[in-house]
Amino acid sequence: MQGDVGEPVIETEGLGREFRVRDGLRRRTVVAVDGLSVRVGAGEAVGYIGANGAGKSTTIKMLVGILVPTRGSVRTCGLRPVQDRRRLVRRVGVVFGQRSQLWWDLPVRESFAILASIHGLSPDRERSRTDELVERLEMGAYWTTPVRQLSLGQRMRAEVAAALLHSPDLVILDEPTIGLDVLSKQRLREFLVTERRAHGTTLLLTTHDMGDVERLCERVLLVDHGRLAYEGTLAGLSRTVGVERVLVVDLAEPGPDLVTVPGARHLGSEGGGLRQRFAFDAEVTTAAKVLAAVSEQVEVVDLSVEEPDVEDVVRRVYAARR
Ligand SMILES: Nc1ncnc2c1ncn2[C@@H]1O[C@H](COP(=O)(O)OP(=O)(O)OP(=O)(O)O)[C@@H](O)[C@H]1O
Repeated sequence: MQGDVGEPVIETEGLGREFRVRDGLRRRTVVAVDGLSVRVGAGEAVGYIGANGAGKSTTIKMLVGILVPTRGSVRTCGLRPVQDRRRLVRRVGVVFGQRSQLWWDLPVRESFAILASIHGLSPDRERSRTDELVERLEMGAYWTTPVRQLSLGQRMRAEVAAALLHSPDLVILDEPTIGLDVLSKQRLREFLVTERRAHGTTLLLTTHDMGDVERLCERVLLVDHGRLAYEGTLAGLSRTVGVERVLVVDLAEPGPDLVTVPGARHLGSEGGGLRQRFAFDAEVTTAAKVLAAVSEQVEVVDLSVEEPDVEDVVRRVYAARR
């Protein structure tokens, strides 16, 4: 396996987890993770992607000791997650996007005070780290607001800050940007990039948003039915399956479909041609070049670029394997 950068922070060998589930009157076995062998080195940022039900959350739960593997071995920060869970908690920060680790009825500030005490931070350390996180994640405006009154974007920033409060070696983020607007996503990504740069934090991230992977991860692990289906760079993954981006342009006037734009494929139009969509391969051309070619033919008044969806990439990889 890869992950040559420094000591492994995550190391699994033949890791597996099965569940016995009731299926009508019968019981059957679901293999959620099926012999996974991966290595993530210190300081790496790795995207852990796969379709719904591929086994990502189950893997994460085994990495942090919430679930016991049914086979294989796992070491996180050199520790055995289940047996050494108390020690591991000090070394790892986890955010499950769908679940909160903050106290719903308490002001954000109090949740942080509790977490600081759980992690045994000294008063000085608590103050300096909290100040740093409040400033960098712009939490000042809602620092004294009860968690239940926060917007999703505010809550996610607080969740990530809470996971990072004790400066863990490894941060695991499960869908940290799900449901966030563009600006909130961008802020969170920028923060994570800076945080990693400053502290050399290792990052494992699951997401359905290719933009997250692109901006935050150097390497991708893709799972299919609990097995590793791809391991390498995102560019390599895109090359393997030919991932396309989409440029959406709004024109000043409705017009015919622009089917002869060099480097782009016309995908369709709406509003009698007022909005047109073009697919292009980012390895071959750029959104700017496609836009320039479109602008030679018509007047463009607005535009956006759609990131490829992880689900789409995953589907293509799966299809290529079958
Ligand atoms: N506690 C459980 N009991 C029974 N089956 C489970 C349990 N947890 C997960 N599974 C099953 O294991 C498989 C993998 O689930 P898992 O949640 O790990 O996938 P995932 O990749 O995280 O999916 P998603 O992207 O939807 O979160 C699925 O078929 C799921 O139904």
